[in-house]
Amino acid sequence: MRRGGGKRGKGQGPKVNWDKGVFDPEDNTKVRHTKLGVWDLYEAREPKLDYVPFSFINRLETFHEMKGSFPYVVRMFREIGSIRACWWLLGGYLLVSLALSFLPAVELWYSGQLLKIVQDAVKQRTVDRRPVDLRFLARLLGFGKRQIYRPLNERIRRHYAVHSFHARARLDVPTYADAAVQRHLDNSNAGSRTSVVWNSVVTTFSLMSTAVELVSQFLVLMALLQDQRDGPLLAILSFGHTFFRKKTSQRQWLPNGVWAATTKDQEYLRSVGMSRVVHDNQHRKELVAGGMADYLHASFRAALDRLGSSATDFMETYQTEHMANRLNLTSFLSDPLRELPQIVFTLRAVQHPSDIPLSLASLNLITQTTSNFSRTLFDMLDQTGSIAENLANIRKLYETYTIPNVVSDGTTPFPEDRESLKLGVSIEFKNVSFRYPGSNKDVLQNISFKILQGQLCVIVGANGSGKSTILKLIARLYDPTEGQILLNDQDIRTLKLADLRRATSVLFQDYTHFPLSIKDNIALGDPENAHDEEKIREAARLGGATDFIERLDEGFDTYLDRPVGDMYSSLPQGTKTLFGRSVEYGSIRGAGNMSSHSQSLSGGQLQRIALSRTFMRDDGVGLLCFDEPSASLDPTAEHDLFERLRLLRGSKTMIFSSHRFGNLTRFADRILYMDDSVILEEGTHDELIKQGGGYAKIWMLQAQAFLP
Ligand SMILES: Nc1ncnc2c1ncn2[C@@H]1O[C@H](COP(=O)(O)OP(=O)(O)OP(=O)(O)O)[C@@H](O)[C@H]1O
Repeated sequence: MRRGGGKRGKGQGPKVNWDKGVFDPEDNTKVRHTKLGVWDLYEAREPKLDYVPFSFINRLETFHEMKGSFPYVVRMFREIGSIRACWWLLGGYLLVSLALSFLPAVELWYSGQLLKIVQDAVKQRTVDRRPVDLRFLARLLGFGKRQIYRPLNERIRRHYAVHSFHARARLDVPTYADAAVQRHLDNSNAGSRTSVVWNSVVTTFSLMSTAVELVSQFLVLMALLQDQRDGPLLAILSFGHTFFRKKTSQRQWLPNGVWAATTKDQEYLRSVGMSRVVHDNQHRKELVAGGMADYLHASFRAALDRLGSSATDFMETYQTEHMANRLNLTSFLSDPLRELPQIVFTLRAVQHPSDIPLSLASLNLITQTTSNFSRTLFDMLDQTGSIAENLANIRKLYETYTIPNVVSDGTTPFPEDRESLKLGVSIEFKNVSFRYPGSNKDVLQNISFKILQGQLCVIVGANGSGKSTILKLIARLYDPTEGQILLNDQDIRTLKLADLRRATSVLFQDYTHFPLSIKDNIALGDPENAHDEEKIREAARLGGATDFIERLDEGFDTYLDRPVGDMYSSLPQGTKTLFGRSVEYGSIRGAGNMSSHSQSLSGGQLQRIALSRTFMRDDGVGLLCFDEPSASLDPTAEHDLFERLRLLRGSKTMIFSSHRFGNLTRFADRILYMDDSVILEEGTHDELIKQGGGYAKIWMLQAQAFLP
């Protein structure tokens, strides 16, 4: 849970407050532990402020946070102003909001006038004024506000969607994998229909309107109370009731302050895990093929029975517990307080019986307007919480633009002479050790080797020995914990990352397919030439993918995994509608050319697409790294692939990681035989066989399978 966040702040731009919310759950003096159902809640204590009421600290904290976010809000409004036509829309939206916020005070004033009419009518028995109806004006303003809302929201959302996309796309592997960065990104990202920025604009304006509403109502209320006997007393009593009601009905969604919650309840974890297995499409094959449904169903039911009512997520558990503890003094006081103004009124009526009609009207007006006023006041106080949160999200949004990447960029162009790439790239590992972030075990220990320009190197070894990790370090997804990697005799850390990535092409063992068309999947192998159809087709040919792609209905435009699913009504297939028509989706699907199945390819076909992506970047690449490139290929495809690759020898440096000995290792200039994080043997095939060590043993083991 504790993160070494302080080290990160080297990048430019505002420093991200990584340490906020971090505390040590084991430290009892600073942490309060509460058991809530299956959850353990840990809250940070604030020892120096124990004597201050908690809600007050909270408000102070809220205002402090708002102050810190203010520069970002200014930046936000400036940026919105730079979007086409947004200043006008924003100004219009503000004006309409403010005009609307004056209405309650105007209405209140008219109510006062009405009361005066009643008073005059009682005294003089004549009515000479008529109240004005403001509802039409309110509707008109509301309509205007809605008209501005849409174009303004759309423009802001589009603008910030592009910025957030870039902020995410530029992050490197260790930074993106960091849970704190993930949380930061999530907080700065609202749903697709609205944006954090829009929410903040709306809440800022609504806070301004509420303030205007409050001040104007307050002034009118003061003016009215002056004229009424017992007005201030009745107003205070009625305000008191609203205050208590508000206090008792307040809902707390989450704990205040700095907190963290975890569950170690095995039964609960298992039940959530089982739920995932059933919900997530990726487990469906195993679930069906393994006949797991009945077992999972029975286990899930048994787990829920054993867990009882405590098997809920944290939010629900917290709220249930919180509501159960709410039966306190204030809730008992609330009801008598409501009756208090009436009691006072009755006593006064007994004292001054001649004034009854007037006091009745006063009572009504005063209690109603006071409760209106107090509601607005409490709304505003509530809003400060939500606006602080919104403004904090704006800050997080802008901070995502400057989250420093763990792998820092170099400044030296690579290679200095682009022609030299035609002979490949030399690579040297000098005493390299490496451990993954957050891990405490070295997965590479003091590794040293050198591969010359244009050589073919194969790294072999058991599972988990560190082969893929070597390729990841060459691609600079991570930096070594110790030691140095040299490319063409230059420290890899000093090279410009963009140049390095342009000069290398890597196919990872756990390659993925993007939820894009096959064409885009291949094209992304060389973003600079992604529009070049000829190149894409040539890459597909080199990857051995052309034949099966052309047999697909939509060819290169086929989506392997459509990122946007078709939508259907909720009426179940095979049932009948209210009017007796049977629900059948076949014809609708046919009309819209919607398929009921997603396109599925074999493992080998998918690997060929991934290989094609690697071949996309042909010119200008001096280093090819392949992690188990033929694991899913049939023997002919594997043979063809290696034939093609062998032809590249001398013009590109190639590094393979493989379990399979034979096809490649026999032709390799250099074989690195690894076991348990270290290189045990190094040489050509013949040399290693002669040596009779681990490599030779495994070679014999594999060869025996083919001997009679
Ligand atoms: N992202 C990661 N975080 C932490 N540990 C990791 C990570 N990736 C790999 N490891 C660990 O590093 C060690 C080496 O993994 P690596 O993938 O380099 O092995 P490999 O030799 O390529 O294995 P295989 O033959 O199974 O592909 C393993 O013990 C693995 O558990």
